Amino acid sequence: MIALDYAFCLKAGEAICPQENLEAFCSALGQTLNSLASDTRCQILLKCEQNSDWKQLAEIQGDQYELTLPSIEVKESTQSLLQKLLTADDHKYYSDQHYLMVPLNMRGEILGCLVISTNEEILDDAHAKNMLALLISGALDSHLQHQLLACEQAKHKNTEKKLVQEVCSQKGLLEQLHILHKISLRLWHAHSLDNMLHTAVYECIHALDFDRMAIFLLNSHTGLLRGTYGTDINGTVTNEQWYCTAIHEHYHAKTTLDKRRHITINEGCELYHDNKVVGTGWNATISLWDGDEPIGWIACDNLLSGTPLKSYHSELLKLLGVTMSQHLIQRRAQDDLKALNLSLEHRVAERTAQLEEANKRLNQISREDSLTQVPNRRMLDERLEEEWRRALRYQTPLSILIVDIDHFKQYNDKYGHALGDQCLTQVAEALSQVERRAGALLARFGGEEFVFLLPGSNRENAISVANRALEAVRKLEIPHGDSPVAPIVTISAGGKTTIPEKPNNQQQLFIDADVALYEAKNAGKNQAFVL
Ligand SMILES: Nc1nc2c(ncn2[C@@H]2O[C@H](COP(=O)(O)OP(=O)(O)OP(=O)(O)O)[C@@H](O)[C@H]2O)c(=O)[nH]1
Repeated sequence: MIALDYAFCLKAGEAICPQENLEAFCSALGQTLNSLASDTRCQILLKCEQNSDWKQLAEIQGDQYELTLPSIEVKESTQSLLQKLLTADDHKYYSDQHYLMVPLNMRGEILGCLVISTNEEILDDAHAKNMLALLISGALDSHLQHQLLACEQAKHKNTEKKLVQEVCSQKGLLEQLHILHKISLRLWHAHSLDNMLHTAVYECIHALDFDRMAIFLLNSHTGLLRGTYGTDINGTVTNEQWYCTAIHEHYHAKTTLDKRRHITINEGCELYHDNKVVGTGWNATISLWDGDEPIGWIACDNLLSGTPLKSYHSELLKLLGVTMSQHLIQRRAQDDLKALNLSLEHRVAERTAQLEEANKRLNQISREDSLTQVPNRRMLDERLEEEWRRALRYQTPLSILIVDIDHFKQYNDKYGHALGDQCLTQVAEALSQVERRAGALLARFGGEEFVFLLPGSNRENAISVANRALEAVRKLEIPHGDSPVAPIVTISAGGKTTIPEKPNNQQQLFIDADVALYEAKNAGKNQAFVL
């Protein structure tokens, strides 16, 4: 028989009270019960807060105990006994021949129940039961409070640790973003795309939280991925423009493209350089986009220092991708504009040159005789005006010679107009070779008449030119069967030399030269006369 009396309670109380640990508490209770009766079984049950189910917290048999919270359901028969306990008037305890159920009250509420089952008769000592319930409730309450406190403290510590980590991470990210912003400003000032890519790799590996970086650009027409700048295994920036691969051969690029993901990060993977494994660590591939169109990739890793991947890396690398994308888009637009401007400038220059050439030609044509290709009267008038002014200013001599083919009407009549044209062309060519001094000009004056303009030329020189002209035409030996002068085509020349005394009086020069020509014709043609 269990003497569940005051003495038992004292003994149990001694065992229980100093214990805060549930296991020690169970052990002490088991030993106490075992010392009273060997087949005693004891359960500590707890009532669920959510529903009215009961769960077993611990089972004690002899000096053995087992903590079973929270999985073990309480048998249905026990559940109904417990229900009786709850509905009992005094809520204090329930007992029958083999069970003693002592409610565990805590702060006025039934929190659990101690169930002692034995084959022995349990003495019905109300005072002892109450005392036992009080002791166990107190111990359990203290234990639970202690556990709760420990749990809360652990939670608090955990939260505090997380908070510190979060603050550190945020601080790290802020610092890195600040650096990224500075790098971005430097990229704006790059003088070319190539310079920008080099600057990006150099600045990022020196200032951001990773060791190596490489930038690849995609040619959307060929689908090929080309290297730009990267980092070797010593952390030196290298030119990797030789690198070219198809997208499908580039695993990371393909992954980001297929999944339209901006970034992939792999930890504990093999790290490569020049297609060879050079270590292990984390690496990341960040895709660069122009809207929906992929334009390139950035790869980075921690090969050199092994710096662990931080919680902010993903955010930092994403922003690096966005920053680089913006710079590439802007740079490409600038380069396209530059190329367009260059091509426009080139086309404008080409057109201008064509126009100048056309104008030059037009100018030439408008001042050239179409049949003989020597300067025409318009050109002669312009040049004579210029030379008249110069001769007037410097008071230098100026001569003109009017040359006329003798009996050209007869020539036309005999040989026809076409041969007449041919004769005119031959004569013009021969005359144009006669005087090569600077400023001298031979022009077709009209019909079968030509004029020599001879700036700086005195009368003697004019006579010399006239005689040479006569000789040059004779030398052509163009047959002229109907000429009473000679059997060949001949010319007559009349000239005038003057030093101008007043402006715009060049017309007088022609009048005088014409008089001289008339003299030459009158004197029998094939000769020259200079006034
Ligand atoms: N084939 C050809 N004949 C021309 C051209 N221009 C003028 N003539 C001819 O040149 C001839 C000039 O004749 P005239 O003024 O009578 O002079 P000429 O017969 O040379 O007699 P003189 O001057 O006194 O020796 C005319 O028959 C014109 O038709 C031309 O461009 N081509």
